[in-house]
Amino acid sequence: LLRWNEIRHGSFFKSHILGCPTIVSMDPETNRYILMNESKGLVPGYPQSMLDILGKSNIAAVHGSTHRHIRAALLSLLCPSIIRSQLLPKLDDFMRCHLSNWDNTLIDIQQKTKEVFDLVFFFFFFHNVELFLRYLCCSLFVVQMAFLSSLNQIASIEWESMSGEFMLEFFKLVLGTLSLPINLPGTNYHRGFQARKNIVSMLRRLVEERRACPETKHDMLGFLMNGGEENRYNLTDEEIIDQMIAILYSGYETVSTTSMMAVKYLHDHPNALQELRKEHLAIRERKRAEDPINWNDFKSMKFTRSVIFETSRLATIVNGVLRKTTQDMELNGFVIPKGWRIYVYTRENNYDPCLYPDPLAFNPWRWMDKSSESQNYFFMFGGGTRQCPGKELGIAEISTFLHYFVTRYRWEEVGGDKLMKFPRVEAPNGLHIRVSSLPQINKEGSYWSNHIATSGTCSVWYLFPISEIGDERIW
Ligand code: HEM
Repeated sequence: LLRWNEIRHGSFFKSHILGCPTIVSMDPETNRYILMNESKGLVPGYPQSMLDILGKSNIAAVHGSTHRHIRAALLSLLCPSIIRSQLLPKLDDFMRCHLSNWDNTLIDIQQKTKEVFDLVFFFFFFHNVELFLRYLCCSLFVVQMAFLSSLNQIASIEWESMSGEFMLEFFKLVLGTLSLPINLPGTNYHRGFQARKNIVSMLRRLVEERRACPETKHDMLGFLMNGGEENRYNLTDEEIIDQMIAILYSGYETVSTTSMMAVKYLHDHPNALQELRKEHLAIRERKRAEDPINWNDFKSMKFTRSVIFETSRLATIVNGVLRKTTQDMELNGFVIPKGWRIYVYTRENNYDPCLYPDPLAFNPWRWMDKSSESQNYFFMFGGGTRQCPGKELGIAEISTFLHYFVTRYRWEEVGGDKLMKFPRVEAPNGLHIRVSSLPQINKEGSYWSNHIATSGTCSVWYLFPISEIGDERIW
C-alpha cells in the first residue's frame, strides 16, 4: 500500500477542503465504487456548516435505515405518477404564465431562470399559495400583503416580490452552508444560521396550522405530512421541515443553471435548436393553444432530454459529491484513515474521450440511444443509494421551460458577457439576450403572427394561412 505523501497528482490525490484532509478521486472506476458502497462506510461528508444549517434530519445528514426511510418518503413525493398527475399540470400552468410578454425585451436569462425556478417550488409545496402568503404576511411582512383575499387576486408582481422576500432569507441560508462554521455576528455562517431559524419557525407554524385543519392538501407539504392517504412515512415535524429545506436547496441553482446553459448552447448550435424546436412544435401542432403539455408529451421529448444531459455534461453543473470514511479503509491501493473526506470529482469523467468521443463538442445526439443513460459512469445526478431523487422532476421542469421558450420566442445574445464554468457555472455579469416572438401555429394549420401592434393591454393579432408564409418557424 502507498503512503499519501508519495502521490500529489494524477487521478487520485490528497488535498484539504475547509480544513479537512480530503482525497480527490477522478478515476471513474473508483468513483463508481465509492458511490455504490455507502454501506461499507463511505457516507456523505458535507461540511459542518452545511449540516448545521440544513438541519440534522436533512437527508444528506442521515445514514442507514433513517436515510432509507426519509429517501422513500421523498421518492414517493417525486415519483413519476405524482409528476404526471400533480406536478406537471402545475409546471405547465406556471411556465405558460411566466414565459409570456417577453417579446421585444432584453433579458438577463441567468436572472430570469433563477426567478422562474425559485418560484416554481412554491407552487409545488403550497397548494394554497394564498394561505402561504397570508402566513408570511403574519410572520414577516405584515403590511404589504394584508389585503389579499385569494390567489386570483394576487397580481403576479406582488406575488413575485413576496416570494422574493422569502427567497432573501433562503439565499442567506444557502450562503451560510458554503461558509466556515464561525458563529460570530457578521459572518455568512451566522447570517445563514439566523435565516434557518426564521425559515424553520415560519414552516413550523405552517405545519401546525395544517395539522389543525382536517382537510388534506394535495401538495408536497400535504404529502410529506400525510404520506399519501395512509400516512405511510409518518415523519416528525422536524423531519418534514428539514426535507422541505433539502428539496428547495437541492433544486436551487441546479435546474436554473442547466436551463441557462441549455439556452446558451442552443443559441450557439443552430442545428440542435432546429431539432429541438421541431420536437416542440410537433407537440403544439397536436393541440389547441390553451392545451397544457401532458405526460405523454413529456415522454415524447426525446431530443429535449438529450439536450439536457449534454448540457449537464458539457457545462458540468455539479462538479462532484463529498463522502467521508467511517473507519480506516483501503481504496485504490491506499489506506484512507477514518474521518477523511473523499471528493468524488466527476467533472473529469464528463470529458473522458473514452466515454464521450469528441468530448468538448456539444452533441446532444450522443444521448439519443437510451442505453447511454444507463452506462456505468453516468454521474451527473450522482449514483448508488444517493442518486438524485429529483432527477425526473428536474428534467420535467427544464423541458417545460424549454417548451414554452422555443415555441414562443427566438433570441440572440447581446454578446460580450463573460461565462465561467469553474469553480461553478455562472455568468458573473449576467447573460443578456434579446428576445422576440415566434409566429405561432394553431390546430387548423394557419399561423397567427405574434402581435402586430399593442395598445395598452390590447394586442392585435393577424392570421396568415400557411401557404402565404411557408414554414419559417424553424431555423
Ligand atoms: C439538473 C438538476 C439536478 C442535478 C444536476 C442534481 C444533482 C444531484 C446529485 C449529483 C446528487 C447526489 C448528491 C450526493 O451523492 O451526495 C443529488 C442528490 C439529491 N438531489 Fe438532485 N439534482 C438536480 C435536481 C434536483 C431537484 C429538482 C431536486 C428536488 C426536487 C433534487 C433533490 C435532491 C435530493 C433530496 C438529493 C439527496 C439524495 C440523498 O441523499 O439520498 N435534485 N442531486
